[in-house]
Amino acid sequence: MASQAKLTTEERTTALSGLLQAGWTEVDGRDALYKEFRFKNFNQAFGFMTRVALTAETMNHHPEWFNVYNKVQVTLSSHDVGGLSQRDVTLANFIEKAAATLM
Ligand SMILES: C[C@H](O)[C@H](O)[C@H]1CNC2=NC(N)=NC(=O)C2=N1
Repeated sequence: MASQAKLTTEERTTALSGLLQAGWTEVDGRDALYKEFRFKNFNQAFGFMTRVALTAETMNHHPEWFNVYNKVQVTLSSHDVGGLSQRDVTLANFIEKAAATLM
């Protein structure tokens, strides 16, 4: 299935341009995407994480993340292919929408 494969160079350029504009960065030394989100308080941050968690579970594609109070640091990578796949792009775009409703 195409969504399971690692992104090709051309696919990366297309898929990542919008996400890099939105503040996602490519992780040094690892094929992964990263972004830090700041919310008003823990309630907002956890609300965000809850929305993302429910979608991640339906996708069977889960973020690596770290939360302290209003801060949520998110790293996305497809462990099964050892790098970025379309699933990370899809999840990152959902995460952007989820964050936008709360910030
Ligand atoms: C068994 C299960 O399908 C796998 O472990 C899934 C779960 N969530 C996952 N999430 C991510 N980010 N990468 C994976 O390869 C992955 N694999």
